[in-house]
Order: sequence, then structure tokens, then C-alpha cells
Amino acid sequence: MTTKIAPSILSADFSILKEEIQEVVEAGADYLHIDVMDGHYVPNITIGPLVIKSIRPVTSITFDVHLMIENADMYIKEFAEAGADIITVHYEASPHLHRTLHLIKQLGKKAGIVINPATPVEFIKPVLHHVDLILFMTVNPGFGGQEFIPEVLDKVKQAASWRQELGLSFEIEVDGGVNQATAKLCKEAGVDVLVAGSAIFNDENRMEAIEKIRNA
Ligand SMILES: O=C(CO)[C@@H](O)[C@H](O)COP(=O)(O)O
Ligand SMILES: [Fe+2]
Repeated sequence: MTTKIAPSILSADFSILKEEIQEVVEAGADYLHIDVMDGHYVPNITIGPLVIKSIRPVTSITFDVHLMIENADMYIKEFAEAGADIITVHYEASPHLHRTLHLIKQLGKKAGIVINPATPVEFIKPVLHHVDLILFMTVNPGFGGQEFIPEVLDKVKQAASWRQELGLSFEIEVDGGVNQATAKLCKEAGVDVLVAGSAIFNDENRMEAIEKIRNA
């Protein structure tokens, strides 16, 4: 199966966000990765449901919404109604994971769980049956343009092997520092979806940037 590419709009030019989105969609993106940061869970503030709602009519591409917020349960319905397709919550910020994942699914959306580079993959084993996607952060969340942390790939391999053993079908996604070189390592480890922000939006030729990562 070919690797899916999810451009992260965190690195887009927000003054022309509509055009930036249209460009990566036309260039062959599979998902649009949307980073939501609250200034509490991570030291940065980005976009909320209002922006997602306003870009929803621009494209029918899958909106992959990465929540880096505290009290996610309070806002999930709003993100679902705004147009999210996949809603991913941080293990580290979700004290009642089963409840949170159930809430996302009840709203008819795909449920994802994300763990930081230093969080052991064993911590999410109890919820593997309840997720559609596992996102492995390959940088510490908060900013684009950081350096890839290769140790995370051992966790990716472990998740891929559990998936096979348990007969599950969740997707494995990585996020942070993905470029042509690191994409190759990710693919070898068993990654299905590569998020890339700066490597795509800092390249004038978005189609070429996407293909370089996809075919790494
Ligand atoms: O969630 C995050 C950062 O917290 C990411 O989605 C970044 O937007 C990835 O950016 P690059 O590392 O690819 O530049
Ligand atoms: Fe992200």
C-alpha cells in the first residue's frame, strides 16, 4: 500500500490559507493535518474550530485534526461539527481515554491517540482496540521545523507488530521532522501516514515535495 501524506498547515502561509490548502490537495495530499494548540498543553497557540469550519468548504479531503489541548472532552463536539474527520487526542493530556475515544466515535468520527517521543508505547496497549489511528510524535509537540527523533521508530515497530498479532487495522502515523531522509526510515519501520509541515510548505513545488516524501 502506498504511504499516505498529510501536509501540516502549521507551516502554511495563513494569509492565503485557502490557496495553500488547494495547492497541496491538487498536489496529491491524502489527509490535511491540522494542529490545534491551546497554549497550556503546549507552549504555542494556533487554530480552533472556527478556522476549521471556515476551511471545510474549500475541499473534501480528510481533515486529520491533532488536538494538543487540555480538557479535550469539552471541545470534541465542536471540532466534530466544524468538520474534523479524524480527531486525535494526546495520551498525556487525556486522563479518561476510553471515555474520550468513545465520545469521538459517538460523533461519527475516527478516533486517534497520540503519544510524545518519551511516552512508552506500552501505555496505550489497553486502548488499541478502540482506535482508528495511532500518531507517534517524532518531535516534542508545539512547533513546526524541529528535528526528527529517531528512537521513536522502535515504538512504531512495536505497534505494527501488535497490530498484526491482534488482527487490528489502525493506521500508524508519524508527525515531526519528516523529510525525504527521515520518511525513508519511517516507511521501513511500518508507518502508513507521514505528516509533513515545513518539508512541504517551505518547498515552492508542493507536488514535487509530496512525491519526494511519498517515494522516499
Ligand atoms: O504537531 C506538530 C507540531 O507539534 C506538527 O504537525 C508540525 O506541524 C510538523 O511540522 P514539521 O516538523 O513537519 O515541520
Ligand atoms: Fe501535528
